[in-house]
Amino acid sequence: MKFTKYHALGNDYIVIDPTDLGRELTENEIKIICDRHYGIGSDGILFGPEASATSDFKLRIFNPDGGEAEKSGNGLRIFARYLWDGKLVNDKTFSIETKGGQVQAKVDEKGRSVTVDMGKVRYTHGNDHEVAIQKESIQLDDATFEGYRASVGNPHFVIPVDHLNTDQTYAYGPMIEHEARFENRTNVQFLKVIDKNTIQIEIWERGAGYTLASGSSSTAAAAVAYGLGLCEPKIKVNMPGGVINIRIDQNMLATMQGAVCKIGEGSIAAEAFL
Ligand SMILES: N[C@@H](CCC[C@H](N)C(=O)O)C(=O)O
Repeated sequence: MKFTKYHALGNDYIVIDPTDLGRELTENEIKIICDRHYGIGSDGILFGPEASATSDFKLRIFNPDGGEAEKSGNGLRIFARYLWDGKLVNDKTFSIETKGGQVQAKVDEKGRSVTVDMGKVRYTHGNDHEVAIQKESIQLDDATFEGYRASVGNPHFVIPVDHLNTDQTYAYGPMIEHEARFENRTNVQFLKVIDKNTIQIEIWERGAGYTLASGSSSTAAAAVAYGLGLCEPKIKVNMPGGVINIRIDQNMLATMQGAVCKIGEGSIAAEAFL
């Protein structure tokens, strides 16, 4: 099975081209490919390009647990770079269909920087359009967290804190991801506001666990900081893996820019799946 691997600030993805594979991936294959011991290892799989009736390309995104995500910011930026590497796009803007809506993407700086218009950020996990930002309290066995829902197609729960702590992310991220109120589970971000144009986040991704960076998490956390009046529309998001730049317009449409790096390509032996 042919693959190409990239990372966006340490958030690593494997691209599998459906044309090369000639069929769907099974859940077991997804889990093995993403496994860091039994497979290649990644925070997810980008299955594309597929033909789209509405956009230039279609992308499907899989988490390492075998589930399908509606959207991935870094996944989209990496996929845009993959298309650019394959000369399927140039330096002009193009569109990509995802389960979580259509986005526009543009590759710059000889492939090293990719900008994606992520679509509208909403302060809900549902389909209702105009929902005001709303505080929710989550009571766990030994801790209580107050946070805010946001969605850019995939669900996020953003928790403002005074201090970030990686141990806290590992300890409570999975509990909040699986908290009963979240019908489709949730991605989790702990958010520290640094100043009006800078935030820092720790991320626990649905179906993937602790990650060094996340594009949709950056967008959701920036939108919550903005919605609470703590930040201006142009926000630099610091994560353990690096920085993503987010801009939110007056209609809550978010644009995300950051670095992408190609790691390499190869093929996975059939016996890895036995
Ligand atoms: N790394 C991603 C998010 C990937 C999808 C996420 N795990 C989910 O299930 O929604 C990003 O950069 O946005």
